[in-house]
Amino acid sequence: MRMFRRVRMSEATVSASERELFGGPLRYDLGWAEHERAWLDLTMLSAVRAMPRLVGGTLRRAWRADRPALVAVAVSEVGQGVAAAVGLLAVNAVMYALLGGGTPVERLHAALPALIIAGVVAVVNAGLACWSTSQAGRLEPLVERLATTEYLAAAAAVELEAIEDPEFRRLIDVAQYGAASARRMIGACVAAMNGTISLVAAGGVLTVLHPALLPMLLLIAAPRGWGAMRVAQERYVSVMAWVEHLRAGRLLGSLLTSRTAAQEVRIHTVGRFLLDRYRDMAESAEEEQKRLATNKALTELVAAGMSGLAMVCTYGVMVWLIVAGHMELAVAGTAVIAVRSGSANLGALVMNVNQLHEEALYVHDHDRFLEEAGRYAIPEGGLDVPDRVGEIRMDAVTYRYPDRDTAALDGVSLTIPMGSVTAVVGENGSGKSTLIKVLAGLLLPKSGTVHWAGVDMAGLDRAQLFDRVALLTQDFERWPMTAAMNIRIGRPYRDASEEQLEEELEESVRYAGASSVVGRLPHGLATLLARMFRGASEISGGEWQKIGLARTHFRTHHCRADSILIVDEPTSALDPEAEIAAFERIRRLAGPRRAIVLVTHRMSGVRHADTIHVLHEGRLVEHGSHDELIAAGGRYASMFRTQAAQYAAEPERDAPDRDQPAHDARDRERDQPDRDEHDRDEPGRDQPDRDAPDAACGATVPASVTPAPGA
Ligand SMILES: Nc1ncnc2c1ncn2[C@@H]1O[C@H](COP(=O)(O)OP(=O)(O)OP(=O)(O)O)[C@@H](O)[C@H]1O
Repeated sequence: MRMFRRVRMSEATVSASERELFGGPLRYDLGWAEHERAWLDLTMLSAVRAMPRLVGGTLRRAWRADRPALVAVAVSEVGQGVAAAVGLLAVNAVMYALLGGGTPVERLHAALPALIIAGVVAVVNAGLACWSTSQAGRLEPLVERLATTEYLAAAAAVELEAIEDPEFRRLIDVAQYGAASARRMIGACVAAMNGTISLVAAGGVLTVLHPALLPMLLLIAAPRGWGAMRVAQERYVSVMAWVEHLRAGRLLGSLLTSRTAAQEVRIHTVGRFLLDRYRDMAESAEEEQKRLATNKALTELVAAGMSGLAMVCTYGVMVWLIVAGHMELAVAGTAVIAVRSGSANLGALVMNVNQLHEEALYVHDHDRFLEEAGRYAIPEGGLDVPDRVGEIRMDAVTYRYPDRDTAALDGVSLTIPMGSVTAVVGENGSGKSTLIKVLAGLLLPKSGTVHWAGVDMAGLDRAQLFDRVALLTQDFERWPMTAAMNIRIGRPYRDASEEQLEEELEESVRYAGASSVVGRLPHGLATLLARMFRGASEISGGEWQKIGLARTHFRTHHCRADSILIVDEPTSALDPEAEIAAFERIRRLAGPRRAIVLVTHRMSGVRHADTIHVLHEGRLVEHGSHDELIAAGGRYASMFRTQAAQYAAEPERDAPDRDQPAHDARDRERDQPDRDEHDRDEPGRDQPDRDAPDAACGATVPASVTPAPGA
């Protein structure tokens, strides 16, 4: 039966357009379907059974967020419950007095004290409600922030492998809704507490008035509870079943308005095509909304009918009790009020419990994520990375991505001495990027070892290790921040005065040949580089790469200890002249205490490397200097010749020596890399030792920035 429901549900979620565009429901989002199994548990009984655990979890989080506020909410809620009971009893006393013997004035006199009490209680109740609302309002954002920080800190502290694992990525996505739910759970908890206390008060008063009235109260409220639960259940199942469809529709909407897709949307008429699909998907979703609304109306009608019937029965019983002399008229008056407020309380309580249960599903995802993230967290502590590393050695390193059968790196062994420039080349997918991730300590080998100064990287303090690595990849982050911050972020905790920092940034800009780029920006380094903000500027891909190079310089420049600079396709967006200059600049970052590893398809950029390693299908197939590899006539020589031939207009005539392609012009440029007139003041070979702290590459990240998940 469960299987049947599930299959039917997922079939219903795929509209023709979704199938056409995405081949079915978006697989990426299937994490949502995790909740499918939960809907069956969404019964009144299981919701009530799970209540103590849910409320306990919420209270614990609230306790950590703001204890005084939590205590204040609890006190005011209990106070309101007591006030409600006292109020009802006061009303009862008023009824007695009004319906008792004596003249109207005497009766009013008799009712006056109870009336005053009822008035005071009402005022106290309103004050308490106000206090509770303000304290809960204070608590809610704190709880949300706490949960959000837990989530973000845990996500930022996991191994890269987890981030690249689709299963874990899915969990990251699903868990992001937990923080808002944790916030809403506070409100739902307060409301449920309020409902429970008020109900107990009304029930207690009713029992005192006449024991038969309590079951009648339950009879009135039960159909409403059933109705609310059924409507919520249906809505929940529908949301879960349709969520992928909904997201697919939103995705289409965002593609139509996105900046990156704007050109194809117009030129390829993708706009109209997607808009049609969007409309089609929206129509199917509207059908579901209509179905839900109809079912809701019917359910509520049935519940109201049943509740009304129970109400008639209750009043019937009361009439019978009065006629039979088992109940006084005054008591009956109070009972009517108590029944009405009690049944309303019970109905609200059922809905609150229901909401709590619904929100708890998302909070549960959040907690599950924290647990998983803790398992994948980069270990803290370990052996100190020595100041002098000497060399980094990879021994028979094999790495396989979790969702792949074949190894991306297969038994790779190589040595990278400090002061050297090492190049890694190979065709697409040969394992170059994987190799640098392993070298940088971002991925841990499945077998084999990486030694820093003879110590296995696995045992080293990873924070210290990262501090010795500078990484510039082709898809380096273009932070939506100012140009200055985009450079400074290479070492965000660099401890320096404003003036010193400014000087250092200027130096990095000059080094990267980015002076002209910054010069053209409306506010220089203070210009915001993020199109999504008003008044911000955008720069080209090549200009960004120069900013990236400046960031790398900023990161490496103040490192006195042995370190490694890894650059992966740093020049892909640069024009030929800028590319030659960039390679030269990168080479000049080499120093006795720094090793450079360069990954690129531009063969002209690697020929001056001390050692070139050639990767093929994850294996190291050749290594040596450019001349040695050319002489060997293997894979490298063939790659080099193929690329060189592209540059020669007439290869036979212009390139008599095929091993020495027509790179003369580039070589000339290499000898004078500072042709950019704005960049003439570029410093000579990098001086990493100046003003630098002794044992590390700069200020390390304070421990508080990357707290352990769940901390
Ligand atoms: N995150 C990942 N998950 C699964 N497989 C991956 C992942 N990243 C890379 N791979 C696979 O590992 C192999 C090596 O990829 P890698 O990115 O290291 O190659 P590359 O030499 O850097 O390629 P390119 O020159 O195209 O950048 C490829 O088969 C690739 O499909």
